[in-house]
Amino acid sequence: ESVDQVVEEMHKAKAQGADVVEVRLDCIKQFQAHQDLEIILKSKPLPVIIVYRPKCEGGLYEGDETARLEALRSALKLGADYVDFELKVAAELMSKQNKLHCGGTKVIVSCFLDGVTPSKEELSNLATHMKATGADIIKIVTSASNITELARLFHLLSYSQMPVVAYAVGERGLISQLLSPKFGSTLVYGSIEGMAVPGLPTLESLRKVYKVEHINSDTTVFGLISKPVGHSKGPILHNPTIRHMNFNGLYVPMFVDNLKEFFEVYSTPDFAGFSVGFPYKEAVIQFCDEVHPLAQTIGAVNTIVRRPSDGKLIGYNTDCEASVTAMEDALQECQCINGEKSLVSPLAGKEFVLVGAGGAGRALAFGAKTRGARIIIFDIDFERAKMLAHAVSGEARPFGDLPYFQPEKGSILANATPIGMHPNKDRIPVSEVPYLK
Ligand SMILES: O=C1C[C@@](O)(C(=O)O)C[C@@H](O)[C@@H]1O
Repeated sequence: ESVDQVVEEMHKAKAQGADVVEVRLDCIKQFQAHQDLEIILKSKPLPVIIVYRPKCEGGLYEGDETARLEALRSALKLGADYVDFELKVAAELMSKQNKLHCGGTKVIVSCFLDGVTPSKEELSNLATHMKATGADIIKIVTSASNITELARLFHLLSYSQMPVVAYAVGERGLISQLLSPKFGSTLVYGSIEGMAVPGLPTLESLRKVYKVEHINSDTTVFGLISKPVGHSKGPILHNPTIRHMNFNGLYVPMFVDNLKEFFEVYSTPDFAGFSVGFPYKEAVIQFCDEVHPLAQTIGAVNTIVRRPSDGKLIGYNTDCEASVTAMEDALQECQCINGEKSLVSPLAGKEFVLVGAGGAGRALAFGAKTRGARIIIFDIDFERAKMLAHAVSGEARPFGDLPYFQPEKGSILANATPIGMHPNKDRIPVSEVPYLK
């Protein structure tokens, strides 16, 4: 909001790993164009993009248009590395004075589109129109309402003959930003710590989790299909593992609204595999070409591999073994006698109270059954609880009875509901845990 703050934040951006920093003049209070720009450009620790967004283009500037353009011209004269002109203004300036440039400054011509991302053809026409302004770089930002729209932006990036930045903002648009270097984007925008910008990833996540500097056209993409998806720890788990294996791959959160449309659009070998999260673990089976027998028995898939030889999607269930062995390890640690582990599963004969009979719950129930546990199932949908209970020779109870349920000593409670998911991490499906008393 002040020039001093701009200077301070530019240094922070550099320390946090930015290559270039964007300065929004419209955010500076009592902005004095020439004087303030001189200070900013003299003290810049990094190349600077100067932006002065008017209200009608989503910025904060409400004043006179001549003064705004004068300020942008000053930025050009004072040697800003990049100046960002909105398409409308750029086109007008071009028609009047036949040039946007000054000195070595590069001009970014930008365009923000609300609503549905335009078709490939419309985007291509728009890019041609933007290029005609004499821009060095064109920047198109949309607000995607569906992850499938992003493929049009990837297409634009891949086929562009000039430097382009193209991405969609928001949870559904996130992968367009993370994957844009794969398709040739010139810049990836991230927000610096303490200054979250709605719709943008943090600079820290770009550098530390996704390491965007290593992404190139050969990068293989893996993703988590879920809705919501932002809560997942998958990216911070899988990306370091992929790098550790020296594999050129990336794991990204994919906010999916419609499975059918998703698989139709993301069908190339570049998208080599998927994790499947809430609420799609059961529904996704119909989109797999082959399903592993365990996943078939459970009726849920949480991992899909695109077979390189023929591109077919093969569905697996890793939840079952993973969750059951995790519980066994924890119980074994408590029960270890003289440092020796018993060969019998600590779940054998135990009362196993499962809350939630969806995709995750099904894997847990089948896993517990293979270890000889006695399974009791609660679900808000009693019919669903009964069906699963039948499949694992367990017992279904009405969800309303859960608060009154008297567990036996050593009983295990498994929560396979979305209750307790981010942001309400403290919540559990029972009002209090009598087991702990
Ligand atoms: O249940 C989970 C968690 C998960 O959905 C996630 O949110 O990261 C990913 C799934 O593959 C896994 O089975």
